[in-house]
Amino acid sequence: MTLISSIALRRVLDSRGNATVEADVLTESGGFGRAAAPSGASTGEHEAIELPAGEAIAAAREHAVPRLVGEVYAGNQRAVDAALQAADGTGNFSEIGANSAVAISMAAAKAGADVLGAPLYQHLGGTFRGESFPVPLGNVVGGGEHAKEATHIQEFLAAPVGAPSVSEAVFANAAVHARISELLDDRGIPAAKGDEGAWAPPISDAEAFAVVGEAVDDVASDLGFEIRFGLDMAAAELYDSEADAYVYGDQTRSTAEQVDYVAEMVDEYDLVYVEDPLDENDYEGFAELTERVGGGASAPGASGRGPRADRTLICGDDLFVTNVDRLRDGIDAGAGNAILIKPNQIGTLSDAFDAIELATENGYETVVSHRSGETEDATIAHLAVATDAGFIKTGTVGGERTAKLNELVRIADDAV
Ligand SMILES: O=C(O)[C@@H](CO)OP(=O)(O)O
Ligand SMILES: [Mg+2]
Repeated sequence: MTLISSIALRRVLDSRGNATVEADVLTESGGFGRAAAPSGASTGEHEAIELPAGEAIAAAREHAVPRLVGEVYAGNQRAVDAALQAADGTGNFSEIGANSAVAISMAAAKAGADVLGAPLYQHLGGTFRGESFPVPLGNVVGGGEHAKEATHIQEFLAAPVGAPSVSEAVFANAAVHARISELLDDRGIPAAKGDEGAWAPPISDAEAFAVVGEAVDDVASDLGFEIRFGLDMAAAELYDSEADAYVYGDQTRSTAEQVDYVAEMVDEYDLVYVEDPLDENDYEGFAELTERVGGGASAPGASGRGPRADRTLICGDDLFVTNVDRLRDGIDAGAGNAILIKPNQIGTLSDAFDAIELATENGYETVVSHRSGETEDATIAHLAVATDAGFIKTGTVGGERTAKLNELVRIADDAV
């Protein structure tokens, strides 16, 4: 029933106005799925390879489409993704592009769900999913590679850990975003928005900590539930390998100082989450920081998933790149206690699932994530619910961000 009968690929716009790949997958029985690839700006050096959209489409038409159409069932995700891997043949999608691969992989999953008449999260996760929801991490202030002349730290992320429902959590993050605008206004600080819709004010990281801390406290007391915050430091972008130091404008920090700095910020602001606090190859630094503030949660079965007062999540994004081999190295080293999951970093949903499974088995929290360049595609909302992820990182405002947030609200409302 779900035999793939055609695949169409086209160039569409992403949120930065760049071209990305959109895939349509049709099955013999009329099942249809459409998905588009996102794109990063602060990409990890170990990610699967994104090709220019036109090249990725041409290569996928030549190598992947003939292996899928009339050959593979869209309902069999492993077979779809194995065909994509075989068509590419490089291990990192440098032949057909991870952007073509992930668009086809996600579109096939949607086509499979369509034939079954099931919501995507249920097709991916089974009938017992859909009861628990991830905490949305909302980017409210940011800079780094996502906005010039703003903070050195890439993302300050609101985390409504005490919200009674996903809908209230989503609205809490929007309220924090709005409150920050007022606080910046009060201080006479102008702020444009960065690539993900976060405020990108020309202020120091220290000021940003103060403003975000105040906004989170204000909104928490208005709404009556706990809201904390976290960071994506995207430290690979700050790290200068020649100097072996992290560069914050005029100030530099050695690795030891960087670990101290992050640990101090965790204590001072009660941070619930820190992503990429160290360079993307520094397993040791990650392990040291995890030991200091991570509550030893990476011991198998030790965690109890989700936020815990004595446990700050130390999350590997550029460190792990959704890759089971790199995650296995991290587990062995005690590096981090959480992994960011970005399907386009690895190229297929099956590979992303494998990373989630390995993480969960080893007490690592999973955080399903958007990219800074996005589309209206809402697959990651379903992926997070399907895999019972503790968190989802997908922005706060802006159509390509609310596409995912509103999909979570609909899933909770049984409206998908
Ligand atoms: O670093 C990140 O986590 C992401 C998303 O916020 O950014 P980019 O997509 O630019 O890699
Ligand atoms: Mg990141």
